[in-house]
Amino acid sequence: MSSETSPPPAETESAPAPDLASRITPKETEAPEAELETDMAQASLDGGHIAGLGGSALEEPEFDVELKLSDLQADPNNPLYSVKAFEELNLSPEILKGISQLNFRKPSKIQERALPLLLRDPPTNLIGQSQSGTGKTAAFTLNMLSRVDLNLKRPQALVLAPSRELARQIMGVVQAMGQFVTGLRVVSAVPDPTRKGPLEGHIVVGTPGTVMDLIRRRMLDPQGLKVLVLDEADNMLDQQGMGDQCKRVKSLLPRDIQVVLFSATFPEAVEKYALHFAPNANELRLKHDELTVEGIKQFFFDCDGEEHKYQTLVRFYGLMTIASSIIFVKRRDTAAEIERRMIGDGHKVAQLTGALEGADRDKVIDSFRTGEAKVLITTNVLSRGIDVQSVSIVINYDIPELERPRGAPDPETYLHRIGRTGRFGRVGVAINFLSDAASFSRLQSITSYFKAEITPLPTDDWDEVEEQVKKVIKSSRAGRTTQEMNMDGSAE
Ligand SMILES: Nc1ncnc2c1ncn2[C@@H]1O[C@H](COP(=O)(O)OP(=O)(O)OP(=O)(O)O)[C@@H](O)[C@H]1O
Repeated sequence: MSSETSPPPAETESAPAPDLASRITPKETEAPEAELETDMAQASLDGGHIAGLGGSALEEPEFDVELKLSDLQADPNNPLYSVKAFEELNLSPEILKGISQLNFRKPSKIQERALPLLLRDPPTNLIGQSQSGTGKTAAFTLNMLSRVDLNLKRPQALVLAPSRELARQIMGVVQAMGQFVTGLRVVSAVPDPTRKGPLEGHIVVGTPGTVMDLIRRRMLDPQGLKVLVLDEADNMLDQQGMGDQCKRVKSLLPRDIQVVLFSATFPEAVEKYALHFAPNANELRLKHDELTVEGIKQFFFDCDGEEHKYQTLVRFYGLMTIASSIIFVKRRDTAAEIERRMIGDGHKVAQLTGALEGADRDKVIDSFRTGEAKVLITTNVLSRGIDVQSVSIVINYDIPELERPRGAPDPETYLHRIGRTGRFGRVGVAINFLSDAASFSRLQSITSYFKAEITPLPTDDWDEVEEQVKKVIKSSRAGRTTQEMNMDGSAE
């Protein structure tokens, strides 16, 4: 099965998305069942602005850089801000030990707000939105770890993710956070031709097609499931994408299951499906102009056609020594072609698309995570969720566009793609490559939708390009906060 993501439903330039926060009233439910009465309460997330994390912060001496994450977490306007400690969130000592082992000092805003709603009994559904790289995975993972009963030897929590790579990554996070929970078993449900026998584990993480298949073949017992999480939920519920598969999976699960939906984006067209899928959910939502991560500086190159675009790309890579970077293209054949040409031009690059076999995909992503491969060329298959902290540059070689209406701008995919850098308070650079009027207007409508600032880079003054980019990422070290993670979420 190919787990390549498909774009969310159309949003056109002429129909600007309405202000999400004004339409959604956050609520908390006290009801014993998801379908029952709700009690209105304020639970919305504030917008996130990374104060003091512009390029200028990077000019500061190293000891100032070292203070950065704790500064960000002390700023009420920042998505990483919290008032509580993990110790105040009602987690078991084993789970707290896992958190501390990962070097997480304080929860982020989404973690602090989502966890009390998720952990409340009787369980209630949740729709949670927060900017890319703000720790949604830990939020739903801590809920699952808290809810599984290790005495019961059957699957109790299921996470569905849109790609094999993301499912493997989430599994790695659950294992890392649950490393002190004695006896915990986490299993993956992604295509695996070597799989024999039923899936035996407390927590299952997989892609919807494979999960469906395993349930049908009675290799996955759904009857003991208490929690269902859809990561990248807007993408998963998209009717042009995996919406039907997810609905079918849910129809096979216990009716009173706690449904948890997380994403950085919830476009209007998917919203009614989300509410239908997670009835009476508590909601933590953001406005679309609060979604951009300010640590990510956005640029564009205005090129003269496709060949100039490629020449600009290789010129750029000739200029910069970059920690790790991802180049997003629209089509699989473009990914293969650019890989071939860049290798021919002396660059070390790898590509990953849905055209590869599962085992080969695993090899490529693993070598990217370890830093062995530093430049990854890919399609939208990796646009969401992938967390590799060393990524300091994201390139949109093709500006994201929708399938329907064909060629319309795709702001959600744009946001997810650029969100592969600038994770959890880090800084990063997103560079868009334009080749014609259509790509120009697509980018323009995306940036105005998010009210994002975007800066042109010259294609004929490489000193200037270098200076502009280095202002943001002075070195690979500058892209990091000192709260070095000893986990990269990889599935090893
Ligand atoms: N409380 C915390 N303290 C420090 N680091 C954290 C904390 N929570 C999460 N992180 C780290 O932040 C990074 C981003 O987290 P995560 O991948 O869960 O983001 P996300 O919100 O799911 O992003 P996306 O929308 O792109 O999927 C990870 O490397 C994770 O280890």
